[in-house]
Amino acid sequence: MSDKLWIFDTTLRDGEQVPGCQLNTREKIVVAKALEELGVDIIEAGFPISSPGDFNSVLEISKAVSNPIICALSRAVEKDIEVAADSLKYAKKGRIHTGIGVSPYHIQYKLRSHPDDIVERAVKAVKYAKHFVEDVEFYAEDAGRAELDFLARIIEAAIKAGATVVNIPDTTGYCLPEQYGAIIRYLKENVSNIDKAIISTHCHNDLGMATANTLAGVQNGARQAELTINGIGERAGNTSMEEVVMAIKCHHGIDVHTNIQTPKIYETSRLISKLMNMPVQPNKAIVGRNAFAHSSGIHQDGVLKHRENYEIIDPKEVGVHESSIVLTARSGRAALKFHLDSLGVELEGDALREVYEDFLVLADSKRDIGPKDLLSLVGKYLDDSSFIELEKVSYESNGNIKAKVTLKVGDKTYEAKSEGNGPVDAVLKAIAKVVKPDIVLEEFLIQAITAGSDDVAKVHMRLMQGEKPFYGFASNSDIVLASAQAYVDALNKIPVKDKVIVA
Ligand SMILES: CC(=O)SCCNC(=O)CCNC(=O)[C@H](O)C(C)(C)COP(=O)(O)OP(=O)(O)OC[C@H]1O[C@@H](n2cnc3c(N)ncnc32)[C@H](O)[C@@H]1OP(=O)(O)O
Ligand SMILES: CC(C)C(=O)C(=O)O
Repeated sequence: MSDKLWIFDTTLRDGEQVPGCQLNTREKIVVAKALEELGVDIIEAGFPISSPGDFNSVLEISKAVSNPIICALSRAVEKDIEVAADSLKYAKKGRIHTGIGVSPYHIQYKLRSHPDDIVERAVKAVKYAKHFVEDVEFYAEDAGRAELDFLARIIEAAIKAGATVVNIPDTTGYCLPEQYGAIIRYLKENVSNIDKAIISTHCHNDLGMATANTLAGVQNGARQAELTINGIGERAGNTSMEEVVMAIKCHHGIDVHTNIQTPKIYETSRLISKLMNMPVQPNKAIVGRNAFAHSSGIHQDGVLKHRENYEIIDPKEVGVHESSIVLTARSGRAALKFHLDSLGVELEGDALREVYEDFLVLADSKRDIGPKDLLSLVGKYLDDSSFIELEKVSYESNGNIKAKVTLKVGDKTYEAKSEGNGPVDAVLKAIAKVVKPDIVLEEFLIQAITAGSDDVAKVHMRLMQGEKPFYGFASNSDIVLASAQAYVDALNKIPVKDKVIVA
């Protein structure tokens, strides 16, 4: 049986330090409950001395969540520790996380102190925290740049003082994987009481090494990993939970297991992104929009023949419904045929070759090839009676928000009106009165391309028809119009036979 790797989530503490990501207590409770569902072992809920709001969040999370250990951060300062302890008073299992800087930089320039004093303060802090809780984690801040013999000395002293977990942060994201792994190995070999505590990793991503360093730590004996959802965190971020968990799952050579319910990864990632206003970069491993999107012909053909040709993870394992095949000028006939089939146009041989040649000319001049483009290429083979064109969108907000849309479906024109709790809601509801393919809007992301108020909004939507996802994209300086266009784009991808047009 492999060892358990304790998953310590710090999205609500290190993640929340990111500018613009601050959450209120109610939102933090939503996140904490989602993390509990995901199966994390420890939730670092905040830094209670930092503000009354953060104190209150730790207090309320302790009441709302029962399975994970709730952890509160403090400096090696008595007042911090007292406040942390107070914030944990309702926690079923509470942990105080205290510590101090251990690198020459931190000792000399930040704490303006000397090594003997730092060891003394560390020991005092751990002992003081032990008055309040049994479970005390000690962090040796900036361990990644510390002198190894001093690091071993302070870790040994912290364990002797009662630390149950010793955290070895690469605070500045400086280490290479071999270096970080070697630090953990050194502690295993040179700290006489190391087996009395769990070694924890806490890596930052300044050089893009956070996941690799965390795994190197685990391979050398760490049994707790401090992680955040989507890798959010101070500066370039922390180690991303989804990457570590899936790397362990994919590689049996890393002989540990976690409690993480991986099919919940995607929805948790989206929840955090939405609440924290932090879009996930499209190429982000595991949870990025393109993580399971294939856009070049050789890959698309390979995936369509056998998914594992180009995917090491089944998207369902992380809660993504299925891979997507995106049409570009680099696509081949296999991908084109796949899309035409889904529009109900089944072409083979010469007919397919002929359409493919036209497709390439179009794709060279246009980035996104959507159903409308495909339908225009295959006009003569086609029943296009259910293709939707958005002709007009208008809305007013005199107290109630009312929207009106005009849609052309095939050669018929429809008008529909609806109210909603916002203009986007009202417009989408009006469209849904005309086209009713029994769908659920599951994901809706608006991103500004630059920061100005006159900026173009990029909308990405995911509609679900049963288990099947349909994606819609649009960009426009008018957010309401962009949303309506993305909705219609997704609706047009639903196969003709499954689309119901309500007259
Ligand atoms: C690596 C990490 O520590 S990650 C956590 C980072 N998160 C945060 O900093 C968010 C919460 N922080 C805060 O709200 C505030 O900084 C507080 C409440 C902790 C302290 O506020 P202030 O008393 O105004 O101090 P300020 O933030 O200006 O400076 C930090 C002080 O803590 C000291 N300090 C920093 N880390 C530690 C530590 N681990 N143990 C003891 N003292 C520390 C610094 O040396 C400095 O002391 P000085 O003023 O005597 O030079
Ligand atoms: C408080 C510690 C664990 C930290 O966040 C860091 O060193 O990066």
